[in-house]
Amino acid sequence: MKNIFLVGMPSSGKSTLGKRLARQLGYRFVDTDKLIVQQEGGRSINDIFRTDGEAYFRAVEAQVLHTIQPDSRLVVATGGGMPCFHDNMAHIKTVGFSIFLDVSPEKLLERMQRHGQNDRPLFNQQDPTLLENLRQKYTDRRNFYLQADLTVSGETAVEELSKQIEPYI
Ligand SMILES: Nc1ncnc2c1ncn2[C@@H]1O[C@H](COP(=O)(O)OP(=O)(O)O)[C@@H](O)[C@H]1O
Ligand SMILES: O=C(O)C1=C[C@@H](OP(=O)(O)O)[C@@H](O)[C@H](O)C1
Ligand SMILES: [Mg+2]
Repeated sequence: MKNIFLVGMPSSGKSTLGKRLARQLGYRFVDTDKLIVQQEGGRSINDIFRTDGEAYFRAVEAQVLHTIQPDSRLVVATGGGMPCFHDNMAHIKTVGFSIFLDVSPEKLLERMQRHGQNDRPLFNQQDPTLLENLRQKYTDRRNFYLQADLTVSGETAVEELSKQIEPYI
């Protein structure tokens, strides 16, 4: 019955694994970035950052998080920064079971370069200092992520993960 929240760095696999986990458990899947885009009338994450700045984005992000009701059988893929702003991590822990997908900055870089998504305003693939940026953010954010109820490697297969969390949900 409990909601499941996936937290971790951008490209750690929250959206990808989240969808698979939801299918495996028969839960619904939501991505908080998608909820933000909806709430903002279809404006992209890039557009929100460019036009209104990060503080505005973080305010909408917290607002969207607070619309999630406990015990809704949801798998929630959060945005990479969500746990580090406002009271978000504490709130996540009151409305669901949280899982930190831990992936090294080097692996995150490899995934970002391989998949070529350009929808992350704080992590530009063209930036020659992207690895440094990822390392810095990973260091800054890790203590928030580690507040999750469970930490697993970002390589964990969905079958294994669903077995691990069964006793908690
Ligand atoms: N376990 C994995 N192994 C290899 N690549 C992965 C894995 N999980 C996700 N990816 C790839 O990494 C990219 C980012 O994944 P995504 O799920 O969007 O991450 P997040 O939502 O955490 O930012 C995607 O292109 C996805 O295919
Ligand atoms: O790390 C971050 O601060 C962000 C991560 C993004 O989500 P993903 O982790 O799904 O890329 C998105 O919320 C926004 O670009 C900010
Ligand atoms: Mg995502």
